[in-house]
Amino acid sequence: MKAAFWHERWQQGQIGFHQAQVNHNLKTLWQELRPAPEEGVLVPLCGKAHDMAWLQAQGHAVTGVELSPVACREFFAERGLTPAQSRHGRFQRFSHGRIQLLCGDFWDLKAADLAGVSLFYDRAALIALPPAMREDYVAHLARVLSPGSRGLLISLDYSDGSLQGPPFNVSDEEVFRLFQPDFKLSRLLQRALGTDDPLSRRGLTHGTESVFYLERRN
Ligand SMILES: C[S@@+](CC[C@H](N)C(=O)[O-])C[C@H]1O[C@@H](n2cnc3c(N)ncnc32)[C@H](O)[C@@H]1O
Repeated sequence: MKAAFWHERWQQGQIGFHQAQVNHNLKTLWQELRPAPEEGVLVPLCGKAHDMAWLQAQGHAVTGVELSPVACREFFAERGLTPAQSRHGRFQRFSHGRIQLLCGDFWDLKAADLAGVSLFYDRAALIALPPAMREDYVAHLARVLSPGSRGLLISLDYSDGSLQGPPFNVSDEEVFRLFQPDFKLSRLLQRALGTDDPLSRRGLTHGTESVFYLERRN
C-alpha cells in the first residue's frame, strides 16, 4: 500500500476503519498486559483512534505514529485541543498532554523515539498492510521496541476471499509465523464477526477476529 493511497483516504474522508468508540477488545483485554500507568504505549499506524485517549486516561503516555496529517489534526480538533507542533527528526510532532502523534512513516521510527515506552497496541495496523510489507513491519516493530515490551494485536482472519483488502486476511498461522522469531505470543480471544460488523456491508460473510498477547523477547 503506497502512502498516496492512505493520504487520499484521509483527504476524502473514506475512513471506514475508524471506530466511533473505544475498541471493545482494548477495554476488556488491556489488563492482560499487567500495565503500569508509568509505562508508555506505542500505537503504530494509529489513525485518529479514540483508543489513544482511553490509553491516556489509564495514565499512560501515548506515542502514535501516523502518515496522515489530516488524521493527526482531527484527533486533537475533535477533542477541542490545540496541539503543540514541532519537528522531530523526519516526523512532524503534534502533542498535547501525554499524547504525541508522530506524523510520518512508521519505518522512520527509531528506538530512541520510544524512551519510556514498554507497551504497544496494534489495531488495524498489521492487517492494513499487504502480505509483502508485513514481515518488514514486524521486523521494524521488533527493532524499535525494547526487550520485554508487551502488547496487544487485533487481527482479522477471513479465508473466503469475499473482501478486497485492506483490511487484509491474516490467518492466525501467519501471525505466529511473523511474530514468533522475536516475540512470545499467545491468543487471548477469537470470535466470529457478527452480521452487524461494518465489514459485512462490504461483503464479508465469514470472518474471525483474534486478539494476541505479544511480548518482545530478550
Ligand atoms: C486501517 S487504518 C487503522 C488506524 C487505527 N489503528 C485505527 O484503529 O483506527 C491504518 C492507518 O495507518 C496509516 N498508515 C499507513 N501506512 C503507514 C506508514 N507507513 N506509517 C504510518 N502510518 C501509516 C494510515 O494512514 C491509516 O490511518
